[in-house]
This record gives sequence, structure tokens and C-alpha cells, in this order.
Amino acid sequence: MEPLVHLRNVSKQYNGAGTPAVTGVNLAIAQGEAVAIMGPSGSGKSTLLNLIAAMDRPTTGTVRVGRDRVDKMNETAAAKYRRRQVGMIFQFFNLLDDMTVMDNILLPAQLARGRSDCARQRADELLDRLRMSHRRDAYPARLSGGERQRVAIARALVNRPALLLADEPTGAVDTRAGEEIGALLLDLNSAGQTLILVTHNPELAAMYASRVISVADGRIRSDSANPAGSAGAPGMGVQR
Ligand SMILES: Nc1ncnc2c1ncn2[C@@H]1O[C@H](COP(=O)(O)OP(=O)(O)OP(=O)(O)O)[C@@H](O)[C@H]1O
Repeated sequence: MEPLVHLRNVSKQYNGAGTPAVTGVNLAIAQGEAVAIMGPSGSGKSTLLNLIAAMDRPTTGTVRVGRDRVDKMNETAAAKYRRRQVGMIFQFFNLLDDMTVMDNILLPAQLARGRSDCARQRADELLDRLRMSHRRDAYPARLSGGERQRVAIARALVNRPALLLADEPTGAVDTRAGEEIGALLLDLNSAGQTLILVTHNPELAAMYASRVISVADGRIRSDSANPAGSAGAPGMGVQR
């Protein structure tokens, strides 16, 4: 079967930077995998995620996601691709403070101009599954870090993306909330959601990813199945 994500000989040299951020990366990720990308600060993890999300383009090499040739996209095509295929969550949530939980979740659906009743139904379903229904009219400033990240996950999933990308999703929350976020990601993956997680946290990678890719100096140094991942962690009953 064709991989969902396929990078071939990908390098990225930022303008003005001395050494490339990513060099000669070959990577295939199948639909349904939960992959952790690990490595020291500055090793190229976020750059890889940004290349897959079409936030940036490689200097050389090809990036395919499904049928999309991501490395060739102009900004308009990239924005459309992201709205339809990619959900992203970040360390600091990136919620809009002057919008309620519900409106934050609906934002990507409005940008994608789908049917608003369908989007609202999907948002309700996600809020229910993330145990956040009672907070639907709250503003982000009133939420805990763990709650904010759950809203960010719901927002990332509202358009049913093929890919969920997470950059240090537990970096700004306490241990307990981090475990809950990890369990949530695991449940999503168990229900078929393809997940790529960038993390410094070996425990998160070990518990919640079925494959761990280590990068250093912009190159993949190891890529191994993680038999402990995606098994045995507490779940929250979330489905894609
Ligand atoms: N927009 C940019 N312009 C120039 N250089 C950049 C840019 N973004 C990243 N870099 C450089 O590319 C290299 C890889 O950065 P990247 O952010 O991908 O690493 P990372 O592994 O995600 O690091 P961290 O764990 O600290 O977030 C670093 O040397 C960084 O300084």
C-alpha cells in the first residue's frame, strides 16, 4: 500500500543559515501509524513537521501526502491542503482568546466552507468525547492548560484531517494533564487517526507512539518500532 506520507531525499536550507536544517531525509509513514520524532534542540524536528504541513517547502526532494505533491504547492494550494488534510496542535495551544471554545473549534470548518450544521455537529461530538461540553461557551483564558490543549485538539480534528501533527503537545501542561493528552492521542490513533508527534519527552514517545524516529543534525539516525507504544495506556473513548 502507498504510504500516506512520503519524503524522498528531502533537504532544507534556510536562507542565510550556514548548515541545512534537514539533510537527505527519506521517510514513509503509513496510514494509521503513530510516529514520534525525537531529537535534541535544533536537530530539525519542527522543520520536518513544517515541510509535511506545507508551512514551508524543501530546498530539494519531494514531499507527498496522499495524492498531494506538497513540495510543489503555492501558498493558496498549501492553505487549502492544510484545511482539508492536516490538523496541527502546538505546545502553546494557539487558541484565539476573544473567541469561545466552540468558536475556536469551528474556525477551521468555517475557513473550509463546509456545511455549518455538519461542522457544529462534529464540534459537539468532539467536545463530548474530549469531556469539554460543559466548557463550550467559555473563553480560553478561563481554561486550564490541559483543557486548552483539548480544545486545540478538537479544533485540529473538526475537518477530519488525514494527518494529525503535534509539536510538543504536552510541553506546556503539568504531568497529569500531559498524560491525559497522551492518552487522548493514543485513543485517536487506535481509532485510525494517523499521528506524527514531535517531542523531547522520551516517556511520551515510549508510551504513545508505535514507531520512534530519532533525528540529529538534520538527519534520521534511527527509526524503530516501539512495541510498548500504543498499548496499555489509559484511554478516554475517543473516536476519529
Ligand atoms: N525560519 C528559520 N530560518 C532560519 N533558520 C531556521 C529557521 N527555522 C529553524 N531554523 C534552524 O534550523 C535548525 C533546525 O531547527 P528546528 O526548529 O527544525 O529544530 P527542532 O529540532 O525542532 O528544535 P527544538 O526542539 O528546539 O524546537 C536550527 O539550527 C534552527 O536554528
